[in-house]
Amino acid sequence: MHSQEWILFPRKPGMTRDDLFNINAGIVRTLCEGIAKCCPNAIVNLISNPVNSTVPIAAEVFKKAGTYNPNRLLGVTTLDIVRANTFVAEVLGLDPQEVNVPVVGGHAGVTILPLLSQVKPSCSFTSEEINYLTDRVQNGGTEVVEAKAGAGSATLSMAYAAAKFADACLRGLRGDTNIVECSFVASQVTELPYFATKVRLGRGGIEEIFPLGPLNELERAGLEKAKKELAESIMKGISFIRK
Ligand SMILES: NC(=O)c1ccc[n+]([C@@H]2O[C@H](COP(=O)([O-])OP(=O)(O)OC[C@H]3O[C@@H](n4cnc5c(N)ncnc54)[C@H](O)[C@@H]3O)[C@@H](O)[C@H]2O)c1
Ligand SMILES: O=C(O)C[C@H](O)C(=O)O
Repeated sequence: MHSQEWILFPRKPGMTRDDLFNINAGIVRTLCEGIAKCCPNAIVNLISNPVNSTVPIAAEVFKKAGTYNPNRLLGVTTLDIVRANTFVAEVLGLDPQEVNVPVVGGHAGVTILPLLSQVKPSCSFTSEEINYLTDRVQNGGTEVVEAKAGAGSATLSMAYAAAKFADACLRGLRGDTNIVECSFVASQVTELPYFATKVRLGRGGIEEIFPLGPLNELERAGLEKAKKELAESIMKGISFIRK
């Protein structure tokens, strides 16, 4: 067995998702070169971390190969929404299936921005609840990494989120209407080239990218923090291929 086949690329306690960049960037590049050659029209759901950099890496590889279609490249952030729905439902005493929390930005720390002012069904939270929920959603992955104590990161919930997102893409492809999920995609919603917001999925992949909607003061401050970190992670991914 070659050494690279032993590479494990989820994180361990003390690591950030960005610490996976050096191992995973090259793997994602190689896999995307294969996609460009073998299935250039595929709708690519990219879940490998750091998603905030691997999606730009994939886009650059596809651009080089001449197969890039921004509507068919989607970073999977569904686990953040699954977590947000769960934690918010706990606070509200509801079933998570009845709750819908938009989570925008990206998929790491402060870039994970739950929009608690836009929760459906509409509700309000105390400032303690807002701090607790924001922190729990932003650090949900780290909570699991620490609990697994070296045995990797979230697996079952990741599989659930991946299946949920892939199913939504397939329903869109089939022509089902009103399939809306949050995803990290090429976007003009902010000044950044990639950003996660709600997108409508259809036969062509992404058919519509929704704006952020009204944000409160706290969310606007969270957005600024998120954009700062996202800009660096996106540029790191782009430079990895363009260097
Ligand atoms: N976006 C999310 O919500 C989310 C959630 C959980 C995990 N993740 C990420 O998903 C990735 C995988 O996590 P995991 O827990 O499944 O890891 P894992 O170690 O269980 O699985 C990794 C797999 O990649 C394979 N692999 C290793 N090197 C390879 C290479 N060079 N080419 C092709 N395949 C290779 C391994 O054989 C293994 O099957 C990590 O980057 C992790 O951070 C993302
Ligand atoms: O946190 C991780 O490293 C894995 C994944 O991104 C998660 O959110 O669980």
